[in-house]
Amino acid sequence: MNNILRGINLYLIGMMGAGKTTVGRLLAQQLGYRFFDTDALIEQAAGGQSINEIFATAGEEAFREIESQVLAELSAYTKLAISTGGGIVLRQKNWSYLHHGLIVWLDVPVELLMTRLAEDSTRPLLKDANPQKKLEMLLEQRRKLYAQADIRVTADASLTPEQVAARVIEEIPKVIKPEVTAADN
Ligand SMILES: Nc1ncnc2c1ncn2[C@@H]1O[C@H](COP(=O)(O)OP(=O)(O)O)[C@@H](O)[C@H]1O
Ligand SMILES: O=C(O)C1=C[C@@H](OP(=O)(O)O)[C@@H](O)[C@H](O)C1
Ligand SMILES: [Mg+2]
Repeated sequence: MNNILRGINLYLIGMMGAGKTTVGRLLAQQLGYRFFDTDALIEQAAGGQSINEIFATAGEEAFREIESQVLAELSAYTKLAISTGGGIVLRQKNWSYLHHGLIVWLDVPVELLMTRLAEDSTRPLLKDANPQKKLEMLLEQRRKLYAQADIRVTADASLTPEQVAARVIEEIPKVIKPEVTAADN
């Protein structure tokens, strides 16, 4: 697989709760890549404030600005599996960085996202009277953007994070041509 991937970064995109953080870590282990999560780096850059605190004190625009900076910095490196936050796709500028690598969309139905996030209080955008409707609305706004990924893996409730990671790995050779070596000519 590393022969095929040749150090190209993997960027996981998709909705909150899709499993980007969980599956990204597994992919890094399996590929011998380093793992980074943009949200964790944003929290570090904000002096250890949580995502909730950053949204509450600085606001979403300030969060998006740090998110773009973190993504730009990561994209200077190779051999990384990068789990992004669900809203990374919103800024056009971020796409120039995402396209440094292979973009993987974890596509998960809203009902399943809801079950996974029902007890979660770490997503400021879901502090809403009707979180399911909010997720539906966000997906509506973002679906076309997520669909620009190189690889789409659709995951239902039957797939474990390990199985989702395996699906991603299966898809990689379909979108990357193996290197043509001198011996092949
Ligand atoms: N394939 C899966 N099956 C069951 N639970 C999952 C799966 N993927 C992620 N989860 C759980 O769903 C929640 C959200 O996952 P997370 O990786 O944080 O998603 P994201 O980073 O896309 O928001 C976590 O509690 C995680 O353990
Ligand atoms: O969808 C979004 O706009 C967001 C998703 C979150 O990350 P996850 O997708 O990892 O939950 C986090 O970046 C922030 O709460 C905003
Ligand atoms: Mg995450």
